[in-house]
Amino acid sequence: MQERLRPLIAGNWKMNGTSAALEQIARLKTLLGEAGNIDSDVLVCPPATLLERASQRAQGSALRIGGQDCHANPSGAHTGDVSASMLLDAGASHVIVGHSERRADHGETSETVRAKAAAALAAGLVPIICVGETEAERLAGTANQVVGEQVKFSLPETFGETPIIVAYEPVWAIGTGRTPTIDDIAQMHAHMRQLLVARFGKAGEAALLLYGGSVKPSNAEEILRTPNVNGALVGGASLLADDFFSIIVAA
Ligand SMILES: O=C(CO)COP(=O)(O)O
Repeated sequence: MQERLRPLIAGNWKMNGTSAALEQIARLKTLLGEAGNIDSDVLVCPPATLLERASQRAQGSALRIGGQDCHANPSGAHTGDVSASMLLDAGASHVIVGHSERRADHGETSETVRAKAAAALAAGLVPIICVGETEAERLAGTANQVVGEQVKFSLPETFGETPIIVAYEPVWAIGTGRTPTIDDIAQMHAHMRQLLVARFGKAGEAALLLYGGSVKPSNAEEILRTPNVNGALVGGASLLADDFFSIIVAA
């Protein structure tokens, strides 16, 4: 395990993009090439239909490609699902698991998410494990407890040599243009760090804690400067390469 991992700026395209969107991958590759030294790792998670072509387009650059979800089983009778090894085979290095949209739309529990993260690790992918409270939970004052339990139950027992990556995405900040205060982000990330260090020791100290939810070129610098924020998981603002690149530069 490396002592210090580079920050990670990850884009989640969600269910957006057909072939034409591959131009954004090409544009991002150009921007990254022109910029030269970038201090962060950069990842784009396109829909599964674009994954293989996106990874071909990204070749020869530092840009990495990831999946948005994977099944907990390595193969079998799971119509419509994609396994971690299929993502790897298509060129992915990472996979998002436990996004709140999947927890809400597909009834995924933290136990499901943990199984998916374990499947990703077994296949050789780096899981990005998402957690975050709803607005009602924040208003009720239970955000710490909810996120603490998600962290506790969504993470596998061991990550081996693979970096631990947890993305804190308050559900109410996703796609709304609203973000927590910097103090609230700092507080939650410190809370998660404490839990990870208590459980994983040095690997917890080195874990990458990403913030996600309405990250934009205009707020990225301030958010990314917050203690214990080691990167961002960006939705809407990752769809256009130029916007996403502004966030990468802010990091
Ligand atoms: O859900 C997100 C990334 O996974 C965040 O989405 P937005 O950046 O569009 O708020």
